[in-house]
Amino acid sequence: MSFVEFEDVRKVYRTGEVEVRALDGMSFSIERGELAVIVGPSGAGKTTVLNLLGGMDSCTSGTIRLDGRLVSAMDERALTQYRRHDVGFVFQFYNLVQNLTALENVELASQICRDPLPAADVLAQVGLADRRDNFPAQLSGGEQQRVAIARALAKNPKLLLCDEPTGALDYRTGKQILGLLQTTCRNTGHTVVIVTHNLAFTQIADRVIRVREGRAASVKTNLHPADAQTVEW
Ligand SMILES: Nc1ncnc2c1ncn2[C@@H]1O[C@H](COP(=O)(O)OP(=O)(O)OP(=O)(O)O)[C@@H](O)[C@H]1O
Repeated sequence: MSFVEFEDVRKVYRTGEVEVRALDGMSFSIERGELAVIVGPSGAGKTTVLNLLGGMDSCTSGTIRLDGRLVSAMDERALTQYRRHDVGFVFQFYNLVQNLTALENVELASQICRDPLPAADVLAQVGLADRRDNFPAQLSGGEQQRVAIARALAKNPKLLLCDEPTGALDYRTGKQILGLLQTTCRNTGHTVVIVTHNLAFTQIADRVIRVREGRAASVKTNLHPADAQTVEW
């Protein structure tokens, strides 16, 4: 059994008479400790996959497993626990609490979960030891995204889910954040999933899942992923 499994997952959104098949038989798997990139054009279903994997929404049919647990069978209560303890989220716009310092933002996340990592250590790990007492407004976009990554990692989640994590950053900073996600995956053994429309990111992935019209058009593994710093787009 793989660490992450999507089996024939369907997600249908109904708005009045209109039915949208966001996922139409999506199947793929991801192994523990891999950096997976989910890539595809706008409307292909990438965010829907992330929402289901993150327990933010439920599928219409099919099965979703994480580490042997059947996420697709969880009720609302179980999903709340799952989101709290098992998944860390990194979004395009960092979503930090503006009146808390970098350290306090990270501590906030670790306070709600079972087995958190020390907030100051995780901030140091993302290169922000000396900015821990700064507020988000005093940090650059790249630094704020580092805080957001630290906040997600401090929960010590089974899965780190990143939705266009470099989307709001300039080229050089985006590359640094991509590098941070890659080294985090390699050094800490966390399983990382990045959703993006940027095909260049596929070069750094252990596993590339190409999504088209609600299905996995292909799933390929990279035996020799490139270093994020060498990738250009
Ligand atoms: N809440 C919703 N209600 C109705 N339709 C939805 C909803 N969310 C997504 N969809 C539709 O499902 C399909 C897949 O959307 P999704 O957001 O997963 O695509 P995406 O690959 O993430 O696109 P993008 O790269 O533009 O973010 C699209 O046709 C979208 O319009």
